[in-house]
Amino acid sequence: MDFLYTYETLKLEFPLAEPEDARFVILGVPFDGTTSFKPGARFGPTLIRHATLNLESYVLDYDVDIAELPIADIGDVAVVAGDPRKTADRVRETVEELKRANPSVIPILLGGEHSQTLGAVEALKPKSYVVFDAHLDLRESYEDNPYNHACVARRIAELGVKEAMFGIRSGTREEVAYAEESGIQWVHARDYSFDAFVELVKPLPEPVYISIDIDAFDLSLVPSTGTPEAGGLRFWDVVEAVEWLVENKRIAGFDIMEVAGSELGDVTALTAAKLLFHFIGAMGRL
Ligand SMILES: N=C(N)NCCCCNCCCN
Ligand SMILES: [Mn+2]
Ligand SMILES: [Mn+2]
Repeated sequence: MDFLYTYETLKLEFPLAEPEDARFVILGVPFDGTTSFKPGARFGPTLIRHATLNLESYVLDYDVDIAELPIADIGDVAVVAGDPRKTADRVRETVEELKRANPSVIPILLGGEHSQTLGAVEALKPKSYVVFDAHLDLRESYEDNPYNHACVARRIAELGVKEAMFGIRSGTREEVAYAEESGIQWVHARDYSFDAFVELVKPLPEPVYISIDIDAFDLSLVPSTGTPEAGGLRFWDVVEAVEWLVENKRIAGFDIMEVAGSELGDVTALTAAKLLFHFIGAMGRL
C-alpha cells in the first residue's frame, strides 16, 4: 500500500510482509530538528536497520525466529526540517493510515527525536505511556518550542494518558513539581529494580504505549544520542521490563527513539537493534 508521507529506505534483511497483513510495522522518523547537544538523530532509523544485519533473527531467549513473523517496514516519514509539530503531524497521519488498513497492527517507530513519539500516541490513543528515559521530558516549553523533545511527556500527559517513567536522572525543579502535581510516577535510575517497575505499571490502564528513549541506558551502551547522561539502566533491566509489559498488558505501540550517530556499526544502534528484536521476539512468543 502507499502512504502519503513515507519513502523507502534500507530494509530488514529477512522477507517482509505487506503492511496490511503484518503484525508489526516499522516506521522510521529521521527527525533531529530541535536537537540541542549531540547531532545525528536523523540517521537513527538507518543506523538501527543496518545494525539488525549483525543479529540472528532467531531470538534464542524465546525460541522465536522473528524472520517467520509478519513484519513490514514502510520506510521513513518525510520530515519537515526544523518543525517537530509538523513532522509529528505526518507521523500521526501515517500511523492513522496504517491503523485504518490494519486495525490490529503494532506500529514500531524508530527515531529520531523523542518529540516524534507524540504523533504516534495521538494516532493510537493509548490509556498509558510507559517510558524509559534519562530525562523527565516534562517541560512546558524548551528553546521556545512546546514540541521540543524535552517536552514530549508533558504533551502526552496533557492528552490524559497515564504515565510511568524509569531510568530518570535528569530534570528541572519545575518538571519534578509538575510530575508530583499530575500524579506522574517515576523511578530514578539509581533506584531502579524490577519490583519497583512492576509495582508502578501493574495498575496502569490498557492499552499501553511503550517508549524507549535510548538515553535511558547506561551511557556506555548508548554514547551516540542527543543528550547523553551517565548512570543509566542495564540492557537486561529494560528487556525484562518490556517482557513483563508484553506478557501482562495490551500493547498499543512501541518505539526506540533518540538513536544518533554518523558511523555504521555504532554501539548505540547495536543496543537499539538488539532491543528491537527482543520486543518483537517477546511479542512473537505469545
Ligand atoms: N529531555 C531532554 N533531553 N532534556 C535535556 C535538555 C537539555 C538540558 N540542557 C541543560 C543545559 C544546562 N546548561
Ligand atoms: Mn532522554
Ligand atoms: Mn526523551
